[in-house]
Amino acid sequence: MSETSVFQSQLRQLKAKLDASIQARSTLEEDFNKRSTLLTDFLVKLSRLCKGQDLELDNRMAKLRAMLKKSAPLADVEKELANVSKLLNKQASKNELNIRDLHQKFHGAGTTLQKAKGLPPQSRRSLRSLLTENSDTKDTVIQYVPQLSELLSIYGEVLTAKDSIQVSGQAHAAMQSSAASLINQSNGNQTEAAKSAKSFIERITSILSNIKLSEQLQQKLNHLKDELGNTRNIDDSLLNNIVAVLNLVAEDMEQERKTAKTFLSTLSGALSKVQRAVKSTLSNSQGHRSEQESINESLNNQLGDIAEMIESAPSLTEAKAELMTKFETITQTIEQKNSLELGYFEQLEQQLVAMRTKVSELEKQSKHFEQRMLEQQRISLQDALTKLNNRAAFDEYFAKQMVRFNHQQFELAVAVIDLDDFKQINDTYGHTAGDKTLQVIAATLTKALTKNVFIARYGGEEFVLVFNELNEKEVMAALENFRKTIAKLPFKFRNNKVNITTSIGITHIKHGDNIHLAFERADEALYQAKHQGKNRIIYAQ
Ligand SMILES: Nc1nc2c(ncn2[C@@H]2O[C@H](COP(=O)(O)OP(=O)(O)OP(=O)(O)O)[C@@H](O)[C@H]2O)c(=O)[nH]1
Repeated sequence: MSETSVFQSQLRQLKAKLDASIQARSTLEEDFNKRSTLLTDFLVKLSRLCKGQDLELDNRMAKLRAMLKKSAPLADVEKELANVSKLLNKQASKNELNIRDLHQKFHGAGTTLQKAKGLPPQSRRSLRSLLTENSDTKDTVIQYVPQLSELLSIYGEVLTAKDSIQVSGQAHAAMQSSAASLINQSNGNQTEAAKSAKSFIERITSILSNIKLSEQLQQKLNHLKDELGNTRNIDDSLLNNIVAVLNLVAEDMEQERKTAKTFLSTLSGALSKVQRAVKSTLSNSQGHRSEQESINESLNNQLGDIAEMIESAPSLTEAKAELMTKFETITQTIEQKNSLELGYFEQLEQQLVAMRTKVSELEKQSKHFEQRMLEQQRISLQDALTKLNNRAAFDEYFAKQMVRFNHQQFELAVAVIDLDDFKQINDTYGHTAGDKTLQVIAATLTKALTKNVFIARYGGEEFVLVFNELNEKEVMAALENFRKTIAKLPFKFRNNKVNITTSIGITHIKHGDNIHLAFERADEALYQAKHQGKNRIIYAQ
């Protein structure tokens, strides 16, 4: 083999080494891309989870999703991540402000009440500690504010009622001297007081039926409900019971706060960390790329020089000496390049491992919050007492069916069910017996009506049903079966057998109907059922 062909073969080997180096680098990049899909998947999930918080946030998230889908350059993704993180932060502070505002309103109502005259000392103390303990509670108070405010206002009314009963009792005692009239008057006062006590207790228990606390606190709440059911007078124990309820709700809020913290700020913080990781990977790889490019360029130049030199060398001996030095330089450059690749690979590995840990942490967090949000959503559409769908769920479902009906007509019917003389059950056997009755009715509804029906508690002792794809004969047969089952159920309160019946109004939706008209027609049919003697079903054409 001539010396020239030896050099040329060495040159080919050098070129092959260079190609292998370049190939190794592109494998590295592929690996990086593969791993970064982990981040992509997570961000897609995250953006779906945060949907609905804020219009700009939604838009940015959609943009981020689109960018990730079409594998936009990491630098652009990083910029968008920074924007989303900023918006999440902003949204978190906005939520906090709203909640704080509601919380202040609740606090305001409580403080006013605290100043009311005639507040029993024990209640005043409990109220004070309730307000102090919860002065910085701001996470889930929003959920309970309507019930708390109503309870506070009932508290105020009970207080006034208690005052006026005492004042009129004292005034009459001063004016009347005969013992008989004193007794009469005092009996009259007692009847009045018992009547208003009953109405307060009814209002409070129906609020309590709509509060759902954690399991342990719910038991305490049920206990208080029973105690309230046995209360007959407007006195300190009634006031103390209301404060005890407020305390339970407050305790539940505190427990919630501990577990939930602020979802958005947590996510935003975590997202910023991911963003920083992406950013540093990016700047490292950019720095590395320019170093690599300059090495590649110098290698190419050196190889070009050799080719030129071989062609123009005056003698082989001279060329050989020069080639030896050049090969040495080239070998050093390639080694430098390889060690650079290795360093970069290790660094990238470390960053990817860190990023993977962060992303899986985030995934865990977002899964947890997703479950919480689903649970909240389920609770917000469920009636706490009967576990049936609540009125909000009915409104949503019926509206959807009406849209479907208007698009393409089908057999769609709405029914309203009302318990007969339910007040008597409450009045005779207490609110707890009433609550149990409602639960039994709900369970019977679910058992007796299974085909193409949506069942909800509309409120109080009223239930609503929406039937799909069932004609008049079919719905009447289903309802008749339910009505008879209830009428035959052996209810027993305080050892007394009690029969409970239901009145039902039903109608099919007609062309040109709207939600309001259809519901009114079913309600009017229910009214007729009551009017004609109860325990019957009226179908409105
Ligand atoms: N136990 C209990 N009672 C409730 C609840 N919601 C409403 N009520 C009571 O339901 C009763 C409804 O009474 P009315 O509207 O007079 O009706 P009714 O006695 O059934 O009479 P008719 O409808 O004419 O048959 C009231 O006593 C309410 O306090 C609840 O969640 N639990």
